[in-house]
Amino acid sequence: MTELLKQKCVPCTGSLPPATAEEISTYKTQIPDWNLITENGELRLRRVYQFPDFVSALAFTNSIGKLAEAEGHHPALLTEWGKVTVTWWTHALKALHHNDFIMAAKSDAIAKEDN
Ligand SMILES: C[C@H](O)[C@H](O)[C@H]1CNC2=NC(N)=NC(=O)C2=N1
Repeated sequence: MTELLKQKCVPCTGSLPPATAEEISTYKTQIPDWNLITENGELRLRRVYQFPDFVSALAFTNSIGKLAEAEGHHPALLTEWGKVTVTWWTHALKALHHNDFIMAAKSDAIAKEDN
C-alpha cells in the first residue's frame, strides 16, 4: 500500500472522482485516530488534537495552515483552549477525496513533530 504521508495533493476540481467506500476503509487504516463523520449530508474526516494550553493549540493551528497553503487543500479548523478540531473534506466534490486522507496523515505527522 502506498503511504499517504509520501503523497501530494492533486489540484481540486469538481471532476475528480470521490473516494470509494473500499478506498475509504483502506486509507483509514493509516489514520486510525480520525473519525468519519457526516456533516451537512457530506462525509468528512475529523480529529480532535489535545494540547496543554491555548498557545500550543494556536501554534499547531498555524502549522496546519502552512501545510494547507503548501498543498492547496484547506481544512476547517476550530482552535480552543487545549484542543484543535481539524476537519478535512473536498468542498469541490462535497465528499471525501484521496487528498483528504493525505492531509489527515500529514496533520498527524505535524502533531508528532510538535510534541
Ligand atoms: C482553487 C482552489 O485550489 C480550490 O478552491 C481548492 C482550495 N482548497 C480546497 N480545500 C478543500 N478541502 N477542498 C476543496 O475543494 C478545495 N478547493
